[in-house]
Amino acid sequence: MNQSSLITSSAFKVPLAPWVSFPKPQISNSRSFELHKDLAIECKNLNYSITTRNGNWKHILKGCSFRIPSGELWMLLGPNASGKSTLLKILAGLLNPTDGFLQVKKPRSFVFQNPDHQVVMPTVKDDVAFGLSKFNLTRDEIRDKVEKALVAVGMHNYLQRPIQTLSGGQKQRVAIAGALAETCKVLLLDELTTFLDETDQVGVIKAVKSTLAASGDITALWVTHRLEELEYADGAIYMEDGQVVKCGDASTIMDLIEARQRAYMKEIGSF
Ligand SMILES: Nc1ncnc2c1ncn2[C@@H]1O[C@H](COP(=O)(O)OP(=O)(O)OP(=O)(O)O)[C@@H](O)[C@H]1O
Repeated sequence: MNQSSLITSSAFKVPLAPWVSFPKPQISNSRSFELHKDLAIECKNLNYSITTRNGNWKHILKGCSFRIPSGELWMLLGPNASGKSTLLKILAGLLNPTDGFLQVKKPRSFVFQNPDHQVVMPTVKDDVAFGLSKFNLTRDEIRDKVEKALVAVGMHNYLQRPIQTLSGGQKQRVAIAGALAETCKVLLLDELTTFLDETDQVGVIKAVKSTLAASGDITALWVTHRLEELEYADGAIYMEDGQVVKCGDASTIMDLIEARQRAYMKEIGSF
């Protein structure tokens, strides 16, 4: 099937926070193109600009280009304000690029940094089933999808558990299960481990890794500040000041970031 003809899915359960509603870009000539079958995401010269309150342009993403192969876990790194979240929201379809070329396999799902913004139903099974209501499925079909999604993230023993009794990492896994239940092909994960302790952090990464390995064709892009998470990645993208500085295998990106850190320390030391 033509990738672009696949149905778009949205796993959002709550109105978007006001800060997500950026001003509409004034130019919109973003074009789509045929995505190669081995790729899940492809961007070419993607730009995103906004008009500020005083009427000036602010260029947030500047000519971003990269490709992410299907079935892999990629990480998106960069200093604060380098444009990672903006790029992720564009890939999720939450924001429109100002111009450039973009293709993302669908359905795609965005999982928020704070699971309390996404996991809102009273029990685990209700929460994972929430997004399925729009699909006209029977009760048995819904139960089957919910169980399979919870197995994928290692939460199948928690079906009846009240949400408020879960840890942060368990809630993150329930949020991911909700996306998987909707058979998403691309998972866009925004700093999932920020609020987690080390055990939950590793648990969530491993759940994503094993889900990808079992499915073969689900792809994940994971925004993180934590360098130690790179060891789980198949590839990574490093951004600075709205630009993709480098993309490639995780060790290449690790070397680049360490070189940046050494240069920074040297600069600080010279004061
Ligand atoms: N609606 C907006 N209005 C003005 N500036 C914005 C808006 N949205 C994003 N920006 C700016 O764009 C830049 C990139 O923001 P973004 O949140 O994408 O960065 P980030 O790399 O995800 O940062 P962090 O790591 O701190 O979360 C920042 O300078 C931010 O202030």
